[in-house]
Amino acid sequence: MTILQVKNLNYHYSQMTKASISKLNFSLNSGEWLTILGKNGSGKSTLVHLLDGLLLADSGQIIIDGQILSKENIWSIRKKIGIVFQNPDNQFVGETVLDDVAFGMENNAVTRKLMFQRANDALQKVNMAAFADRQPARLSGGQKQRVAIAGVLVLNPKILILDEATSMLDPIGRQEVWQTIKKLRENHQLTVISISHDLTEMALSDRVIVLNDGKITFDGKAKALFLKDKLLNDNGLKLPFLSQLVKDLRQNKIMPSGNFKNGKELAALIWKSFSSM
Ligand SMILES: Nc1ncnc2c1ncn2[C@@H]1O[C@H](COP(=O)(O)OP(=O)(O)OP(=O)(O)O)[C@@H](O)[C@H]1O
Repeated sequence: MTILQVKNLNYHYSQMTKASISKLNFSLNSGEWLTILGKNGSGKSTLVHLLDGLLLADSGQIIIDGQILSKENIWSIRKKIGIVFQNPDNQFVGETVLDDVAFGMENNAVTRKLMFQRANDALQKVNMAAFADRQPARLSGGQKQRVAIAGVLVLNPKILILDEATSMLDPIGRQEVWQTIKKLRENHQLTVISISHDLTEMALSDRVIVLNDGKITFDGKAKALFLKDKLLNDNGLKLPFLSQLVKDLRQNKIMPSGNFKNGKELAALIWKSFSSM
Protein backbone atom coordinates (compact mmCIF):
# COMPACT_ATOMS: atom_id res chain seq x y z
CA MET A 1 0.00 0.00 0.00
CA THR A 2 1.25 3.48 -0.88
CA ILE A 3 1.58 5.62 2.23
CA LEU A 4 3.25 8.68 0.70
CA GLN A 5 3.17 10.23 -2.74
CA VAL A 6 5.14 13.30 -3.75
CA LYS A 7 3.98 14.63 -7.10
CA ASN A 8 5.82 17.25 -9.09
CA LEU A 9 6.72 19.15 -5.91
CA ASN A 10 8.33 22.59 -6.13
CA TYR A 11 9.49 25.01 -3.46
CA HIS A 12 11.42 28.26 -3.86
CA TYR A 13 12.53 30.39 -0.87
CA SER A 14 11.69 33.96 -1.89
CA GLN A 15 15.21 35.27 -1.26
CA MET A 16 16.93 32.51 -3.27
CA THR A 17 17.74 32.71 -6.97
CA LYS A 18 16.71 29.12 -7.69
CA ALA A 19 14.24 26.56 -6.36
CA SER A 20 15.30 24.45 -3.37
CA ILE A 21 12.95 21.61 -4.32
CA SER A 22 12.35 21.12 -7.98
CA LYS A 23 9.89 18.79 -9.79
CA LEU A 24 10.23 16.11 -7.12
CA ASN A 25 8.39 12.83 -7.73
CA PHE A 26 8.51 9.71 -5.61
CA SER A 27 6.23 7.44 -3.64
CA LEU A 28 6.73 5.24 -0.64
CA ASN A 29 5.07 1.97 0.37
CA SER A 30 3.86 1.29 3.85
CA GLY A 31 6.63 -0.42 5.86
CA GLU A 32 9.41 0.77 3.53
CA TRP A 33 12.63 2.37 4.86
CA LEU A 34 13.87 5.14 2.60
CA THR A 35 17.13 7.00 3.13
CA ILE A 36 17.48 10.48 1.66
CA LEU A 37 21.07 11.49 1.03
CA GLY A 38 22.59 14.63 -0.38
CA LYS A 39 25.31 17.12 0.35
CA ASN A 40 24.72 20.31 2.35
CA GLY A 41 22.16 22.54 0.70
CA SER A 42 20.74 19.78 -1.53
CA GLY A 43 17.22 20.29 -0.17
CA LYS A 44 16.82 17.52 2.44
CA SER A 45 15.59 19.77 5.28
CA THR A 46 13.33 21.70 2.95
CA LEU A 47 11.74 18.41 1.89
CA VAL A 48 11.22 17.38 5.54
CA HIS A 49 9.62 20.78 6.26
CA LEU A 50 7.32 20.31 3.27
CA LEU A 51 6.33 16.79 4.38
CA ASP A 52 5.63 18.05 7.89
CA GLY A 53 3.59 21.00 6.63
CA LEU A 54 5.97 23.62 8.09
CA LEU A 55 6.40 24.90 4.55
CA LEU A 56 3.69 24.90 1.90
CA ALA A 57 4.73 23.88 -1.60
CA ASP A 58 4.59 26.43 -4.43
CA SER A 59 3.12 23.72 -6.64
CA GLY A 60 2.73 19.97 -6.76
CA GLN A 61 1.19 17.64 -4.18
CA ILE A 62 2.07 15.65 -1.09
CA ILE A 63 -0.38 12.83 -0.41
CA ILE A 64 -0.05 11.13 2.96
CA ASP A 65 -2.17 8.10 3.76
CA GLY A 66 -4.57 9.05 0.97
CA GLN A 67 -5.01 12.72 1.97
CA ILE A 68 -3.62 15.63 -0.01
CA LEU A 69 -1.68 17.94 2.32
CA SER A 70 -3.16 21.46 2.27
CA LYS A 71 -3.42 24.53 4.52
CA GLU A 72 -6.78 23.29 5.77
CA ASN A 73 -5.77 19.82 6.90
CA ILE A 74 -2.17 20.42 8.04
CA TRP A 75 -2.96 19.63 11.67
CA SER A 76 -4.66 16.31 11.02
CA ILE A 77 -2.05 15.19 8.48
CA ARG A 78 0.82 16.26 10.72
CA LYS A 79 -0.25 13.62 13.22
CA LYS A 80 0.62 10.99 10.65
CA ILE A 81 4.28 12.03 10.70
CA GLY A 82 6.67 11.82 13.64
CA ILE A 83 10.11 13.42 13.47
CA VAL A 84 13.19 12.68 15.56
CA PHE A 85 15.90 15.30 15.23
CA GLN A 86 19.67 15.33 15.42
CA ASN A 87 20.32 16.55 18.94
CA PRO A 88 18.72 14.27 21.54
CA ASP A 89 19.25 16.84 24.30
CA ASN A 90 16.93 19.36 22.66
CA GLN A 91 13.94 17.03 22.69
CA PHE A 92 13.20 16.39 26.36
CA VAL A 93 10.65 18.15 28.55
CA GLY A 94 9.89 15.56 31.25
CA GLU A 95 11.82 14.88 34.45
CA THR A 96 11.69 11.14 33.93
CA VAL A 97 11.78 9.10 30.76
CA LEU A 98 8.17 7.99 31.31
CA ASP A 99 6.90 11.55 31.94
CA ASP A 100 8.71 12.74 28.89
CA VAL A 101 7.12 10.19 26.58
CA ALA A 102 3.69 10.71 28.18
CA PHE A 103 3.82 14.53 27.81
CA GLY A 104 3.74 14.10 24.03
CA MET A 105 0.06 13.17 24.41
CA GLU A 106 -0.94 16.08 26.66
CA ASN A 107 -2.93 17.89 24.00
CA ASN A 108 -4.60 14.75 22.74
CA ALA A 109 -7.57 14.50 25.11
CA VAL A 110 -6.26 11.25 26.55
CA THR A 111 -6.83 10.34 30.23
CA ARG A 112 -3.76 10.35 32.48
CA LYS A 113 -4.02 6.63 33.01
CA LEU A 114 -4.12 5.92 29.29
CA MET A 115 -1.29 8.43 28.70
CA PHE A 116 1.06 6.51 30.99
CA GLN A 117 -0.12 3.15 29.69
CA ARG A 118 0.65 4.21 26.12
CA ALA A 119 3.97 5.74 27.18
CA ASN A 120 4.94 2.43 28.79
CA ASP A 121 3.94 0.52 25.64
CA ALA A 122 6.03 2.86 23.49
CA LEU A 123 9.04 2.46 25.81
CA GLN A 124 8.72 -1.30 25.49
CA LYS A 125 8.73 -1.03 21.70
CA VAL A 126 12.13 0.71 21.84
CA ASN A 127 13.48 -1.51 24.64
CA MET A 128 13.61 1.34 27.14
CA ALA A 129 10.91 0.26 29.62
CA ALA A 130 13.57 -0.53 32.23
CA PHE A 131 14.65 3.14 32.14
CA ALA A 132 11.17 4.62 32.70
CA ASP A 133 12.11 6.27 36.03
CA ARG A 134 15.49 7.62 34.93
CA GLN A 135 16.29 11.23 34.11
CA PRO A 136 16.53 11.66 30.32
CA ALA A 137 19.65 13.83 30.66
CA ARG A 138 21.56 10.94 32.24
CA LEU A 139 21.02 8.48 29.41
CA SER A 140 23.53 7.63 26.68
CA GLY A 141 23.05 9.20 23.24
CA GLY A 142 21.55 6.02 21.74
CA GLN A 143 19.19 5.63 24.70
CA LYS A 144 18.10 9.28 24.39
CA GLN A 145 17.26 8.82 20.74
CA ARG A 146 15.30 5.65 21.53
CA VAL A 147 13.29 7.63 24.10
CA ALA A 148 12.77 10.36 21.50
CA ILE A 149 11.47 7.67 19.10
CA ALA A 150 9.11 6.42 21.84
CA GLY A 151 7.90 10.02 22.30
CA VAL A 152 6.92 10.03 18.65
CA LEU A 153 5.45 6.51 18.63
CA VAL A 154 2.88 7.32 21.34
CA LEU A 155 1.15 9.53 18.80
CA ASN A 156 0.79 6.58 16.38
CA PRO A 157 2.39 8.12 13.30
CA LYS A 158 2.28 6.36 9.94
CA ILE A 159 5.71 7.64 8.98
CA LEU A 160 8.75 8.13 11.21
CA ILE A 161 11.29 10.64 9.94
CA LEU A 162 14.80 10.46 11.39
CA ASP A 163 16.33 13.83 10.54
CA GLU A 164 20.04 13.07 10.98
CA ALA A 165 18.97 11.36 14.21
CA THR A 166 22.10 9.21 14.41
CA SER A 167 24.68 11.78 13.34
CA MET A 168 25.65 12.85 16.88
CA LEU A 169 25.82 9.29 18.23
CA ASP A 170 28.82 7.05 18.77
CA PRO A 171 28.93 3.70 16.91
CA ILE A 172 27.16 1.87 19.76
CA GLY A 173 24.40 4.49 19.91
CA ARG A 174 23.92 4.23 16.15
CA GLN A 175 23.64 0.46 16.32
CA GLU A 176 21.03 0.80 19.08
CA VAL A 177 18.89 3.11 16.98
CA TRP A 178 19.24 0.93 13.87
CA GLN A 179 18.26 -2.18 15.83
CA THR A 180 15.24 -0.30 17.16
CA ILE A 181 14.19 0.71 13.66
CA LYS A 182 14.60 -2.87 12.44
CA LYS A 183 12.40 -4.15 15.26
CA LEU A 184 9.73 -1.46 14.75
CA ARG A 185 9.48 -2.30 11.09
CA GLU A 186 9.33 -6.04 11.65
CA ASN A 187 6.78 -5.88 14.45
CA HIS A 188 4.77 -2.77 13.60
CA GLN A 189 5.13 -2.18 9.85
CA LEU A 190 6.35 1.36 10.49
CA THR A 191 7.39 3.39 7.44
CA VAL A 192 10.72 5.16 7.95
CA ILE A 193 12.44 8.02 6.15
CA SER A 194 15.96 8.72 7.35
CA ILE A 195 17.91 11.78 6.35
CA SER A 196 21.52 10.85 6.67
CA HIS A 197 25.07 11.24 5.43
CA ASP A 198 25.92 7.79 6.70
CA LEU A 199 26.26 5.13 4.02
CA THR A 200 26.17 2.32 6.59
CA GLU A 201 22.74 3.55 7.64
CA MET A 202 21.73 3.78 4.00
CA ALA A 203 22.84 0.19 3.39
CA LEU A 204 20.40 -0.96 6.06
CA SER A 205 17.45 0.73 4.38
CA ASP A 206 15.38 -0.64 1.49
CA ARG A 207 15.85 2.25 -0.84
CA VAL A 208 17.84 5.43 -1.32
CA ILE A 209 17.10 8.76 -2.91
CA VAL A 210 19.96 11.14 -3.60
CA LEU A 211 19.04 14.81 -3.79
CA ASN A 212 21.17 17.33 -5.58
CA ASP A 213 20.09 20.94 -6.08
CA GLY A 214 16.57 20.00 -5.04
CA LYS A 215 16.27 17.26 -7.69
CA ILE A 216 16.42 13.47 -7.46
CA THR A 217 19.64 12.22 -9.05
CA PHE A 218 19.30 8.61 -7.86
CA ASP A 219 16.40 6.47 -6.69
CA GLY A 220 17.16 2.81 -6.10
CA LYS A 221 18.81 0.21 -3.90
CA ALA A 222 21.91 0.94 -1.82
CA LYS A 223 23.81 -1.82 -3.64
CA ALA A 224 23.27 -0.05 -6.98
CA LEU A 225 24.42 3.29 -5.53
CA PHE A 226 27.62 1.70 -4.20
CA LEU A 227 28.64 0.95 -7.79
CA LYS A 228 28.22 4.54 -8.94
CA ASP A 229 31.61 6.10 -8.20
CA LYS A 230 30.93 9.41 -9.92
CA LEU A 231 27.56 9.92 -8.27
CA LEU A 232 29.08 9.12 -4.86
CA ASN A 233 31.96 11.50 -5.48
CA ASP A 234 29.77 14.29 -6.84
CA ASN A 235 27.64 14.10 -3.71
CA GLY A 236 30.50 13.93 -1.24
CA LEU A 237 29.50 10.40 -0.19
CA LYS A 238 32.04 7.93 1.16
CA LEU A 239 31.54 4.17 1.03
CA PRO A 240 31.56 2.34 4.37
CA PHE A 241 35.08 1.05 5.11
CA LEU A 242 34.30 -2.60 4.36
CA SER A 243 32.59 -1.86 1.03
CA GLN A 244 35.48 0.37 -0.05
CA LEU A 245 38.00 -2.31 0.93
CA VAL A 246 36.17 -5.01 -1.06
CA LYS A 247 35.90 -2.67 -4.04
CA ASP A 248 39.65 -1.90 -3.92
CA LEU A 249 40.53 -5.58 -3.54
CA ARG A 250 38.31 -6.50 -6.51
CA GLN A 251 39.82 -3.73 -8.64
CA ASN A 252 43.29 -5.09 -7.86
CA LYS A 253 42.09 -8.63 -8.56
CA ILE A 254 43.05 -9.88 -5.12
CA MET A 255 39.56 -10.48 -3.84
CA PRO A 256 39.29 -14.14 -2.84
CA SER A 257 36.12 -16.01 -3.81
CA GLY A 258 33.65 -16.98 -1.12
CA ASN A 259 30.94 -15.32 0.92
CA PHE A 260 31.38 -13.19 4.00
CA LYS A 261 28.98 -11.30 6.23
CA ASN A 262 31.33 -9.01 8.13
CA GLY A 263 34.90 -7.79 8.45
CA LYS A 264 35.98 -10.78 10.51
CA GLU A 265 34.79 -13.26 7.89
CA LEU A 266 36.39 -11.23 5.09
CA ALA A 267 39.70 -11.20 6.98
CA ALA A 268 39.47 -14.99 7.36
CA LEU A 269 38.87 -15.40 3.61
CA ILE A 270 41.84 -13.19 2.72
CA TRP A 271 44.04 -15.02 5.22
CA LYS A 272 43.00 -18.39 3.81
CA SER A 273 43.74 -17.37 0.23
CA PHE A 274 47.17 -15.90 1.11
CA SER A 275 48.19 -18.90 3.16
CA SER A 276 47.34 -21.25 0.27
CA MET A 277 49.58 -19.34 -2.17
N1 LIG B 1 15.08 29.50 5.49
C1 LIG B 1 15.72 29.57 4.32
N2 LIG B 1 15.72 30.72 3.62
C2 LIG B 1 16.34 30.80 2.43
N3 LIG B 1 16.99 29.79 1.84
C3 LIG B 1 17.04 28.62 2.48
C4 LIG B 1 16.40 28.45 3.76
N4 LIG B 1 16.61 27.18 4.17
C5 LIG B 1 17.33 26.59 3.20
N5 LIG B 1 17.59 27.44 2.18
C6 LIG B 1 18.32 27.16 0.94
O1 LIG B 1 17.66 26.09 0.28
C7 LIG B 1 18.60 25.17 -0.26
C8 LIG B 1 18.34 23.79 0.35
O2 LIG B 1 18.65 23.87 1.73
P1 LIG B 1 18.31 22.70 2.76
O3 LIG B 1 18.58 23.23 4.12
O4 LIG B 1 16.97 22.17 2.48
O5 LIG B 1 19.41 21.62 2.35
P2 LIG B 1 19.95 20.38 3.19
O6 LIG B 1 20.20 19.32 2.18
O7 LIG B 1 19.02 20.07 4.28
O8 LIG B 1 21.32 20.90 3.76
P3 LIG B 1 22.09 20.47 5.12
O9 LIG B 1 22.63 19.11 4.88
O10 LIG B 1 23.14 21.52 5.25
O11 LIG B 1 21.08 20.52 6.23
C9 LIG B 1 19.98 25.73 0.06
O12 LIG B 1 20.41 26.45 -1.06
C10 LIG B 1 19.72 26.66 1.23
O13 LIG B 1 20.64 27.73 1.23
